Amino acid sequence: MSSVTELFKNNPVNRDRIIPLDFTNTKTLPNSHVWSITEPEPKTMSLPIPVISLSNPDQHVLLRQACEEWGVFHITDHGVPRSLLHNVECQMKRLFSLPMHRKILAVRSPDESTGYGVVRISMFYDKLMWSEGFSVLGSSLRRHATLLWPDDHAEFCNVMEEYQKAMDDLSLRLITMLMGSLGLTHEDLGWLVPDKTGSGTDSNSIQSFLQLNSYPVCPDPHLAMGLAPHTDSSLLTILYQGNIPGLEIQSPQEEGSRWIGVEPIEGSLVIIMGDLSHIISNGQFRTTMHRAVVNKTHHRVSAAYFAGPPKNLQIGPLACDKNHPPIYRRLLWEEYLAAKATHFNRALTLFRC
Ligand SMILES: C=C1C[C@]23C[C@H]1CC[C@H]2[C@@]12CCC[C@@](C)(C(=O)O1)[C@H]2[C@@H]3C(=O)O
Ligand SMILES: O=C(O)CCC(=O)C(=O)O
Ligand SMILES: [Fe+2]
Repeated sequence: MSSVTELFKNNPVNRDRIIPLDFTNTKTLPNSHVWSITEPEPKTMSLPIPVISLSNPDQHVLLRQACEEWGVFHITDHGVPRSLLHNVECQMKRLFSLPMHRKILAVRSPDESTGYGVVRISMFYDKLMWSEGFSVLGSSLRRHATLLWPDDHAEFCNVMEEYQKAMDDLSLRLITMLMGSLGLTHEDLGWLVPDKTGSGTDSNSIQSFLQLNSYPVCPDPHLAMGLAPHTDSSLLTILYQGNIPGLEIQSPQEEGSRWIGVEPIEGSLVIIMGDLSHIISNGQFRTTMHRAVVNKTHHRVSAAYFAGPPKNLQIGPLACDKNHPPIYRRLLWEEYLAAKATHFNRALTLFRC
């Protein structure tokens, strides 16, 4: 059982926080979805979030700087074919455009990690978000897809499986580069060897989780929230957001006061550094608060791939020396996910030395 599967088993969500609103039949924002924004939100401005080409010979320096200053950046020349990104987007649209009575057939149960439903963090907020999701984890993908499309699920499954493979490879490359940029050697990262057996359960392989997000058009976007502010619990998250804006990050310069839009760049992928990289880098890499906003005209979809360390592998600060003693204690990903499931955005502080 993967750490993520265990997380859901041991920390079930409330049943009433699983099934989203039927957005297609909702022409005005119900009170349940009105976020009390009493003062006008500070104006969202776009500052240049780093764009890094993976074929740039100086990528190590650029990656390190982006992680230290932003914790979020775009990557280009990543090797993931545009056609695959396009197919993923089409399949997401196909899924979320199904009528509610079909999507409901694939709803996740409270202790399950795969299927249709609202995002987990919903339980930490009184108000509901203007979004729906579909979570993909391993073999239960086919079972859920069969519920959605009894005779016509092969293409969806093939595309999602191909995408997960591409993300497995890319996340491994990125983690190696990012940790390399901190001066960590192959020995420090001995666990990061690709899973040659192809079983996906190898104790050396990255554990991953794919979350498909859908943000339907919203009658009153300024009062609604697509995805509430959070940091990701992963080592890193690879986000494909198509060409509709919506992702915003908290300004690293003016913490808490301003949100910056991460504008889509054709063919790029967005890397969001997670809490675990912050821990491994002993606080050098930022883990950035982000959220998704909605709009009045375009249905937005995004695919978030969360990469975490192998199961049963303790991780902890590696970039330390006697002048920089560890500021976090060692932990397993499942321990961290469990802390996040209970304490949400305060989880990180619980692991400080
Ligand atoms: C592998 C992961 C990453 C999780 C927990 C676990 C399974 C579900 C993921 C998400 C997906 C949606 C945002 C988030 C904040 C949420 O609520 O559920 C993510 C969370 C995290 O990064 O903490
Ligand atoms: O849809 C987005 O832009 C953000 C998604 C996200 O942050 C997540 O799934 O964790
Ligand atoms: Fe996120």
